[in-house]
Amino acid sequence: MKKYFDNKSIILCFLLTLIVGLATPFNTWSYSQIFAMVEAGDKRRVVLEVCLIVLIIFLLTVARYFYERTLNRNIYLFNKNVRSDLLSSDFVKQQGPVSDKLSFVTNDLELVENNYVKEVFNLITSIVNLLLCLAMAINANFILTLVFMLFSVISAIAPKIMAKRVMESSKAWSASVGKYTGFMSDYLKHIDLILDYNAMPFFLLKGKKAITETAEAKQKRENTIAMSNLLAGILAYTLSFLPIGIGILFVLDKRLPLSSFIMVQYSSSWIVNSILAINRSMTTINSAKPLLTKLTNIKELPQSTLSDEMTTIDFKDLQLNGVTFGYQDKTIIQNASLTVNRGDKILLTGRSGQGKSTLLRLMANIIQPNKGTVELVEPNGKAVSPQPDYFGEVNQDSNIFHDTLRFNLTLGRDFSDQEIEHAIQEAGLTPLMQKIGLDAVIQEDGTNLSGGEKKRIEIARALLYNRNFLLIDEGTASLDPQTAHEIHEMILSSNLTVVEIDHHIPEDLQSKFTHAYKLEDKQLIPIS
Ligand SMILES: Nc1ncnc2c1ncn2[C@@H]1O[C@H](COP(=O)(O)OP(=O)(O)OP(=O)(O)O)[C@@H](O)[C@H]1O
Repeated sequence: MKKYFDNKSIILCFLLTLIVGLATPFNTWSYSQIFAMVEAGDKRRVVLEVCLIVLIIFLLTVARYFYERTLNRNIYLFNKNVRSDLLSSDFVKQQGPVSDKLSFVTNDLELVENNYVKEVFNLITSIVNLLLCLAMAINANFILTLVFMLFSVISAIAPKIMAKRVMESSKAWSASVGKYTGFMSDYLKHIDLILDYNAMPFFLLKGKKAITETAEAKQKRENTIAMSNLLAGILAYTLSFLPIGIGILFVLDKRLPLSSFIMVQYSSSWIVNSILAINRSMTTINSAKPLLTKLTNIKELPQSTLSDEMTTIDFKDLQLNGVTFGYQDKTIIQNASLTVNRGDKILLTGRSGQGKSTLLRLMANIIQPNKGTVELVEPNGKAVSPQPDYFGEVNQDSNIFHDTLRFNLTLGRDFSDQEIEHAIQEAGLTPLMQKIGLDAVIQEDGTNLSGGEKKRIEIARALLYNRNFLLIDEGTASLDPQTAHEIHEMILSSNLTVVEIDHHIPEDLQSKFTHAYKLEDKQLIPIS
């Protein structure tokens, strides 16, 4: 956590928290001074003391302003640093739904901000309040402090005892509501069947039972709340006058001045409030601990991933030699061998779930075979492991960014307009460029583009990045036959190397592929 803040701001915030923590004890003291001044009857003292109190309250108010500003700066540093770090951390590559990750960077980080960062400072303020109010009260009168504390504690814990019963009755009520809505859902959905079977009387019985139980549970819950309020009322309000009475007797017996009595009475409620606040802060801070652990376990991505070096490959062929692969214990592909020569157009077919996408992932070295090898052979005959960034990808779901057409092609890298226009022309995207221009903003997920335009953007991007080896996983499956045909014509007549999974290739196009394979029963079978 420390790395998200700067030491100076944290120390300053800590010191200001201590000062802000003085405000409540000071208020308590100044309130008791009202009575002390009246008792003393000294006008000069009144003037001096009131001026002093005004000045200190002013300074404390200003200190609170600076405290809030410093806290805001710390929150700013936390938000800026944690979110920037997450961008280049392994968090972005973690498995799991995007919605969970978005929830982490929005709701969860907000929780860390509120339930940890801010709460730590609240905790410090409460501790300062507690210690000073306790010291002042004990200094005024130890025994009376004990008496007040006793009554304050009783009035504070009474609602807690009842809270458990209120919670239980609420649970019982929501369980009965669940039963009732379950019944109603069945009843409404299947009313015709119930009538057809003349089963209405049984359902009425069942329904009335569920209704009565729900109504009773609700009544019980309301009664428990009323009882809790009664108890809290008796203890907090009715009994609260007992220690005041004892205090007044102390004053009348001249065992302590009126101002000291006021000091004890006023401080006591703050002592109890502070104890409760500390308790609350600790619970809140602990509730944020799992998120903190998650945050501290997130690691920076390796430097090689963060590099902006552009990979270009030159290769003779890609070879799969006796590749076997399985997820957990289940073998998906067995002893598959395949050579993809530079410029080849390979078609891969097979029923759903046979492992076609898995085979593409193996080719790109995103996953590794359990047996066998996947090698990319360079023109000089040297065999290397292929890397995912050697390939251009076109999948069923397009990767389109909510940014300009230019950004969607360059991804922020510097390419000349000439290079961009060349890629656009090759990918058959010229009509779109002429229609909207390079700097028109594409809407989220490309909702203002046709499916074909999105595919062509992906192909143009691959061409611009010189990814001359395309892996296409049902890239045109969602397009109308005419558009899919046009895109295939373009790809198949290019000098790109292509491995494509597709089920809907028309016969006239099939002959344009160099080779076709079928994945069936774990075997990769050539189709003649
Ligand atoms: N990450 C994974 N973990 C475990 N099993 C997986 C994983 N990915 C895929 N599978 C399983 O591997 C098998 C092959 O999946 P794959 O996606 O490669 O098939 P496919 O032939 O491309 O199917 P489709 O044509 O439906 O896209 C399926 O049974 C699938 O459930």
